[in-house]
Amino acid sequence: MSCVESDDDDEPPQLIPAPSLFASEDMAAKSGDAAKCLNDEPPSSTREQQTPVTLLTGYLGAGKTTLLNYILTHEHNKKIAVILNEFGEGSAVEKSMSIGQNGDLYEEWLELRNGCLCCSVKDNGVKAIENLMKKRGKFDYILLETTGLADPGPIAQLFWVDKQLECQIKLDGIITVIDCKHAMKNLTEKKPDGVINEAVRQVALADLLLLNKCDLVSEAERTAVYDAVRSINTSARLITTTRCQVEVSELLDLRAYDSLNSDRTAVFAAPGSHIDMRVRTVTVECDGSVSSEGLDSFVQALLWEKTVTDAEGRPAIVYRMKGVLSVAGEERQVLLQAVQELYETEQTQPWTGQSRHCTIILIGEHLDKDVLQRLLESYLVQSDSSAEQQVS
Ligand SMILES: Nc1nc2c(ncn2[C@@H]2O[C@H](COP(=O)(O)OP(=O)(O)OP(=O)(O)O)[C@@H](O)[C@H]2O)c(=O)[nH]1
Ligand SMILES: [Zn+2]
Repeated sequence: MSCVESDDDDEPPQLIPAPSLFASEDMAAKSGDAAKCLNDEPPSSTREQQTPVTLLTGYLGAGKTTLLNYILTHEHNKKIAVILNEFGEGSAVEKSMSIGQNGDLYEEWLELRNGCLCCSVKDNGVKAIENLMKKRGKFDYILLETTGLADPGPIAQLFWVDKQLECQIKLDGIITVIDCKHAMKNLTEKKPDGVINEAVRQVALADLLLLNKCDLVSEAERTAVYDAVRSINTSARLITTTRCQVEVSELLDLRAYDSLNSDRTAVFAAPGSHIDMRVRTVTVECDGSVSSEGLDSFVQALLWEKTVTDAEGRPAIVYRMKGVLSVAGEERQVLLQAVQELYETEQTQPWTGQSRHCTIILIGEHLDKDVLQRLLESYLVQSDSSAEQQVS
């Protein structure tokens, strides 16, 4: 790996010690051990010290690089590091990594053997990020553009799984850029083996959807794309754009994995779309509290044991799950986050001034709302003394 860099007369970057809170128990849950923990709320400084990373995804030519350039050239008061995961004809092994600082770009070339970050992410991707982190003093945000054909799931998981990275980096969210001109074709393209295509996965995992290239389509076409996209993901925020022009504040610091309480994670009404996208969003809700063991069972049956099926007996496949739950005996709200089979729970703010309830949003295949609702309700605790402790 070579590094083209200007002279470095800055103070050497200060590496921040790994917060033990994240490095220990929490990781056991994420790495798939049959263990889970309810974390105490991390000190706010811990989260503040972590560099946010935003994944930019979207089908080939949707406008990811346009978005990247747009962000880099607009006012954001941030020093942004960029990882590009692009490859062109004949240079499939080259990846460029740039660090934008005061308008300067430093470049570093990474060799990814198979030219795809999501496939080689454990080896080279981690090295790339670690290398970036050595320059930590130089930036305070990371943007990662994935290839158009990448499934963002494994890449998002990287930022959860790697212990060394975990302490320094936090996943801020996934932005999916949609090419309105070609979206319907991309989203409905049938894969020979019947698997869900990448375009659908990218929409499913999005925290923010940019319906881009609106200048190229009629209103009717745009509405059709909107309906198709919303029939997959009703939980992501959605903005229509031309050349990805949108306030930078709408793009960065989404905190999609931090909290469910802002309007950014509201559930939007699903359109009465006539297209069956197979992948869809289901929300289950109930009043009261579930037991801690019940929450474990619910999540593990879904994600690991795959024992939850739809009416036709097909196992539910979860791409993304997030929720806020009331767990019996816990004073604080419990935030649940999952990407594919990895999940974590974390205690957030106390239940004050609102009645205890559980809300879980799931995006995936073969999700039967009634089955999931009944399953969640089966873990409700009948008389929860902690429910009475709520402050009104
Ligand atoms: N008309 C129009 N063109 C756009 C818009 N956004 C991007 N483009 C153009 O679309 C082309 C592809 O944009 P990129 O930003 O390179 O797309 P990408 O997603 O990074 O593409 P890959 O990395 O190759 O997958 C470029 O020529 C852009 O200038 C838009 O809103 N309207
Ligand atoms: Zn690009």
